[in-house]
Amino acid sequence: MKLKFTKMHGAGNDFIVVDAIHQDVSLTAEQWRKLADRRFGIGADQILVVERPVTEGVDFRYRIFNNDGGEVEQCGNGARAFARFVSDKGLSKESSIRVETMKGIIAPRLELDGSVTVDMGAPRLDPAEVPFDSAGLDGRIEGEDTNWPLPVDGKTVFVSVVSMGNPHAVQVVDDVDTAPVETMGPAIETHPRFPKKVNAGFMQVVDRKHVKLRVFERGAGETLACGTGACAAVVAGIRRGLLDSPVRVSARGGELSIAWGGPGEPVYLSGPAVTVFEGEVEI
Ligand SMILES: N[C@@H](CCC[C@H](N)C(=O)O)C(=O)O
Repeated sequence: MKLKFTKMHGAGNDFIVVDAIHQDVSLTAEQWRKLADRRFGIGADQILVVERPVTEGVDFRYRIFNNDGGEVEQCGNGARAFARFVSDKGLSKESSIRVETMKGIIAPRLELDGSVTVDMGAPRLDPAEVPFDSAGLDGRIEGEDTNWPLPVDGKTVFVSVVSMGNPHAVQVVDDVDTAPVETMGPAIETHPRFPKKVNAGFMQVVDRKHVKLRVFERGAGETLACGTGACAAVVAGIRRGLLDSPVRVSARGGELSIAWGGPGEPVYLSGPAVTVFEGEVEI
């Protein structure tokens, strides 16, 4: 069987995007993993699947698979690519759409300058909702946030925990370029306090309107940018009293902008969504 796909990226976080409305796409986790493999497949951080909606009043259903083959709840950079894809393919004529994910509805909007802004919904800040097991831990209060101590690689790091539909642990570092992302990232990702694993963010505050960010993503390793990671980092930075909305987020693959009005309010993620090439692959 042949599968039509489009290769896209958002600030260097790369995707295989598949239309499952006009072709049969029922693949196993192992088949997704092979497609995303950079040597034996097409290569991507995530695979994004465009489906008909299940819920009334929504335009599409958006499914996300990490490059390890596992299905996950949310992907922010992918949401921008998703909106560009459905517009370019003529699946939607609207500049704003409503899209259902495993964890709620998001609303991407195509901007006139070619970028995409996504209403990602409100962050969830209760550790149990991340999920994070805080039982018996003595958190350090910083502003409105609790920084949780995590023993990692023989030392204690303090993380903010935030759910953007998917789980994030964000720590503030002095210099993101020398931060131990490759070594500490996997240890945080699989830390037993996070029963569904976690995306590990390393944020350097440049000033109150600008951060540098690297994210070791759950199920994908370090990526050149992580949209939900940027949302979580800015939410954590605002709650810690370090940042003011809107905040520019410099990732290794490009620039994102995040705006947040405070607890209960949605987070807005803006940035690029680029098509690289189209293809057909035998599966
Ligand atoms: N790259 C994404 C996040 C993709 C999912 C993540 N790895 C997870 O497992 O939660 C983004 O741009 O948000």
